[in-house]
Amino acid sequence: MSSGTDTQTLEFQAEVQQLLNLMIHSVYSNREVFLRELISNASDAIDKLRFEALKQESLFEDDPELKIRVDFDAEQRTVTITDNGIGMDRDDVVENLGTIAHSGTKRFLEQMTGDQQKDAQLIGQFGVGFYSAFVVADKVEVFSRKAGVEPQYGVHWSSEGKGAYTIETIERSQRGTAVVLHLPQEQEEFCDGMRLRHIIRKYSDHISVPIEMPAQSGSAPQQSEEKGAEQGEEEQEQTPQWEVVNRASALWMRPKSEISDEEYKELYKHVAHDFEEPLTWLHNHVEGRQSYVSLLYIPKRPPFDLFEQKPAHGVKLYVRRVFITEDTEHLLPRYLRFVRGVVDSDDLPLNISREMLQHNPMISSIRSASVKRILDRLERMAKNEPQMYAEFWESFGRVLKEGIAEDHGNREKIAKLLRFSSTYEEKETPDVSLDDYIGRMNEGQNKIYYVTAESFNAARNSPHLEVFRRHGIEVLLLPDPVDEWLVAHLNEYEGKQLVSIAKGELDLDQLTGEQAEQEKAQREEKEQAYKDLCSRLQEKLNDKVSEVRVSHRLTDSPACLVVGEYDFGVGMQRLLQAAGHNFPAGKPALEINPDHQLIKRLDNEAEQRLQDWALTLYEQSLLAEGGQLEDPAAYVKRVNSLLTE
Ligand SMILES: Nc1ncnc2c1ncn2[C@@H]1O[C@H](COP(=O)(O)OP(=O)(O)OP(=O)(O)O)[C@@H](O)[C@H]1O
Repeated sequence: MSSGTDTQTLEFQAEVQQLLNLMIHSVYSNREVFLRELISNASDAIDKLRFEALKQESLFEDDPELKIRVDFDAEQRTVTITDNGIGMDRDDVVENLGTIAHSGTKRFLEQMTGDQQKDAQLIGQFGVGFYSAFVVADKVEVFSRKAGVEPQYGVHWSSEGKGAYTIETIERSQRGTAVVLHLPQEQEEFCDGMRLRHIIRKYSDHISVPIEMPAQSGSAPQQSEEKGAEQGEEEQEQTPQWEVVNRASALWMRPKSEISDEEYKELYKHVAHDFEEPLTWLHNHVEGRQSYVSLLYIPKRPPFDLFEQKPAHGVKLYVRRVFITEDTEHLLPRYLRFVRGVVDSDDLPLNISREMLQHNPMISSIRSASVKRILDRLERMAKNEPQMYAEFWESFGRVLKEGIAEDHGNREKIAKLLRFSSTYEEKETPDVSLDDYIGRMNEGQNKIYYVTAESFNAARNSPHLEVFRRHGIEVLLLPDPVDEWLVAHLNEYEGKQLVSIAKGELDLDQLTGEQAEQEKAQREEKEQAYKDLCSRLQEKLNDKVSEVRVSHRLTDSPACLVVGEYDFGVGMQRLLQAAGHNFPAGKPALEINPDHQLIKRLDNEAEQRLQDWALTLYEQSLLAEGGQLEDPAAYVKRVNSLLTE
């Protein structure tokens, strides 16, 4: 077969080399998954061919029976996985087996610690597809021919996984791909029919195309890759000694009661390209105005590209068992982009193109029903399986929060699923729902209070919390950058307004009950007493603050900054500016604490020193908000001079 021309030796892309090193030296314990990965690729290749053949039937050539074959040769110590799918040409092979297009790969590799145990776990999480062949093989060969091209444009790829591979053009009559694994002696256990069958049943039973192996009863056909290619498909078709070893039907079409958890989990690993088990799944057979099946999985851990603009994987769309496309934008909204699985429609046209998905009413209705199912499932999980929900929230809470801005129709439902930290227990792990908060609200309280900050500690130590602590009012602590977006879009929940404690004037009178009248009188007195100081400070800070006023929020801090009720918080302003948005930022107000020693002293300060104190108070308050000073050196100098005078 190797009538090789244009033989080239090429180096792997640096990332592939790194991956291969990991594979070869990996302590990855579950070695048998190499077969699952290669069968998974073979099945994808068959799915692609079936889809392309909808438009161009000739791609089937004279070999329309799609199948995967797993063969072995104990003497030669080889295992061969053959498919008659879409195949690859020379460029495809270089592109697919020499480089990695995954956007998340770099990040994955950066996370490698050098600790073999930990790295093996990461590899498991990431999944390395084709390269897992090198977990068991010391040499891998790929023979392929793309569907529809002439036999003389076959391609042979070969590598020992050590930095380089060779590639040559060969004659190959058979369409599709064969991967030949050469096993070292210590891996010869895999050259065993029973063992291979067992692995296929364990991991690949759900694959919907037949997976064939040499029949156990008859003598195994000693049909090496080369022999197969020379003899052509016809003879292969007639070879009687092959038998199907998997169930070869689309798992999602079977009734739920007939599918074991193990089967669900293995299908997940195939469709999600994940080595780990899913957190949970939802399987629905829908009949009615349109019929379709959806099997949607919620993974355990976020994929490496969760925050990339274009995620690599999504939900697989099938029409009457024919794979159409892996969709990342139409079947589910962006805030559910972590969901994986299959939607198989009976009613969509087989020739539906990716472009047509956008405006298709059937797709929209599948989408809204799926969103509802997922949100309902999450709600049930939150209620009945709080441990599992906490795991979900840790992995995908940040993404789900985007839904508040993205999905008006489901805002209440999503809001119910949100989890925050709060001053109730001050746990950094967010586990307080808005319903929990409402359930604990003080008598007379009709607002949900929150504070946003750069970090959990900054939120928890915010000076704005002081008055709330004094009155025992719970405040939600929101340290995540997306929280600013979230609260900008979630004005109320269950009729209760969400209010930032760092914005606008506070009105807690209703809440503080009997003390209110008394406090109010005291406040007015203090406002009067500090009126003069306020206006003197304001004069000094005219270009920085809109107003200087007596605070009702503070007990321990001398001052704080308060933005207008409808302005972005200080943190959000910084985010927007960093993202290049120019917007007229309203000036904050500076509130001073009339009971603080520092403020009490200021009244008697001379003009120049008051100027320095005014600036220092302003800058301290900015720092306490996590802000940055325009001129830190001047601040340090000023503070030092105030300290030493
Ligand atoms: N049997 C095959 N037939 C045709 N193309 C294949 C085959 N095996 C691999 N490929 C091509 O090589 C690419 C890389 O495969 P690989 O298994 O490394 O990654 P993947 O399947 O894309 O993703 P993952 O690593 O998440 O499984 C595939 O996307 C596919 O284009």
